[in-house]
Amino acid sequence: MATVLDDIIAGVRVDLAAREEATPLAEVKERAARVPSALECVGRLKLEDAVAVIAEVKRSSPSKGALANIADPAALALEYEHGGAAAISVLTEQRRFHGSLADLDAVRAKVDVPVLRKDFVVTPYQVWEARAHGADLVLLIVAALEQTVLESLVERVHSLGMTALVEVHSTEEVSRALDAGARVVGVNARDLKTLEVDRSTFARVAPAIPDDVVRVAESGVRGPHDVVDYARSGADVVLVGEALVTDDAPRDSVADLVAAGAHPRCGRSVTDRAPSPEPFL
Ligand SMILES: O=C(O)c1ccccc1NCC(=O)[C@H](O)[C@H](O)COP(=O)(O)O
Repeated sequence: MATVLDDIIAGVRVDLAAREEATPLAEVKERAARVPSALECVGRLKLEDAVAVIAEVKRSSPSKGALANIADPAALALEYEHGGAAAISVLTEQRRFHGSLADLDAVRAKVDVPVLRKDFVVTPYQVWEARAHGADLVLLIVAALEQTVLESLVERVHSLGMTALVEVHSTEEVSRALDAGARVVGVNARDLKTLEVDRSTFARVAPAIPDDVVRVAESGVRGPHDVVDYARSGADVVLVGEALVTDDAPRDSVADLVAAGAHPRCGRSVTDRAPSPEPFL
């Protein structure tokens, strides 16, 4: 039986075929050659003693439907940046998330921090597109890709100067991500088959990610307490969408998440994961 992820990717492939028809790869490559080089990301995401926040521009989702009417994604991204976000994630998938490459262009033109193309990337064409539209990071989902394809896409992302954020859901997928050359690994708490969020996934999977790799906790952050929990489980980065796009004061909310991640009691360590008896706030 087809999963939600299979359905999403089927739609992505149809839309991709239309874009490939309209804009041949050679043109995309020409555009990619004209945009400024991608920003270095690993150092910006793996901070000495704080958790970095990637703030997401997300209009809609398969799990929740419409989330926010984001008329000006660049303005929202700038609020995130002013709140202290280390990077901005832009969902470019159209059918289920109502995003676009135009959103990526708008955000890229407005902010100075790295920008992630968050989509269901299955071909090199989409990686070239990401670069042509100014992305610094590209999401690659292990569960969506055969190992040889994953390896070639990671290699393509890195060869274009960008950084692959390789998404996993299990320790087995961590091995695949590392074998493919990932330097940034995201553990998504949202099961892409059932869409259920289980925040404990990160604590189970993160110990399989080596210290020199950036560990990203994706999905399910409701507020500062979740940042602290993810930090205690060893997260270097949290990626937050819904909680920020549904908030009236996204700049302040990002600042609160950043402050929570900088809190000395976070005690980030994958080997020291016992929950603290003290409440955070
Ligand atoms: O958000 C969904 O419903 C979803 C469904 C299927 C595939 C991917 C999905 N989301 C992409 C993401 O990974 C999240 O947008 C991101 O991690 C932020 O999550 P959240 O803070 O829970 O909005």
